[in-house]
Amino acid sequence: MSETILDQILRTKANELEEFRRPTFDREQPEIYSLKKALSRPKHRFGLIAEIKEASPSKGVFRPDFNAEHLARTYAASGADAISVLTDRVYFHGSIERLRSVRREVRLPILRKDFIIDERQIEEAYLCGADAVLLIAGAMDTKRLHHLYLTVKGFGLEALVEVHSRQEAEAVLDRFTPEIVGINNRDLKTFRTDLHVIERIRPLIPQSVLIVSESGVQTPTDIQFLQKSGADAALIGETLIRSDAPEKKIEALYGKVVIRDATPN
Ligand SMILES: O=P(O)(O)OC[C@@H](O)[C@@H](O)c1c[nH]c2ccccc12
Repeated sequence: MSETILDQILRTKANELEEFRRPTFDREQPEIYSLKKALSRPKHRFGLIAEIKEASPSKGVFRPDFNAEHLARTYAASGADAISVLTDRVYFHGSIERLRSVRREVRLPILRKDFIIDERQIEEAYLCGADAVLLIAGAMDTKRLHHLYLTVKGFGLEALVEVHSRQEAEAVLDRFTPEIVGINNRDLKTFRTDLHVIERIRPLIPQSVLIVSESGVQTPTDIQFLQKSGADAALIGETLIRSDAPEKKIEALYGKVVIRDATPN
């Protein structure tokens, strides 16, 4: 069988790790913002993880005037519950330094989005100020996945465990129950996106687990569909990044921020 893009990315990642250098600084921000808490009490009627992604292997560079820090501030001001920062350099034009600088801009949970295959990447995420780390079930066996999951927890961080198929979800749940599961609508082997994968996978996952639907979310109808299908949040990148006014796009997708605990007087 020919090599898929995921295989290729994982091979590049393993090579990069040969030259890994552990950060020499400590975590600047002692506080860890809980993604789980943020998503169980979303600012809108539905959760939003807004993504900072400069390019992707299937779409190339999204815009010439990309500015991660500006985007982070806009997302925070628009009621995003958390921010996802793509840190892979080769395929997504990101960096761990970018995550560190986004950390200085916002007081929201930050998810390190990368192809995590090694404990050292988890420590690096911690030191650079991440609150949560993406773990992709399709990138390794479940024994290794569970080990990395425990490593993430050991640093006091949370994990978003990503699955794309029923088989992956079953294999993960056979071994452990993650607190947050990401259902990726995009097949990392073919890049095809189908929002409906949630209908097949949701019934397998316990109700207590938070569900994030990832990739290809574009319209208010998509959001309604995902909410109806049992997701708690959407992780949205391209639709927001390509927009010239992400704050308006978020309002169009999510409506107004829900004000809670407003004491009438
Ligand atoms: O830009 P989109 O289609 O809204 O997708 C965001 C996010 O889900 C996607 O970037 C993603 C989901 N899982 C990943 C794993 C690795 C890299 C990237 C991803």
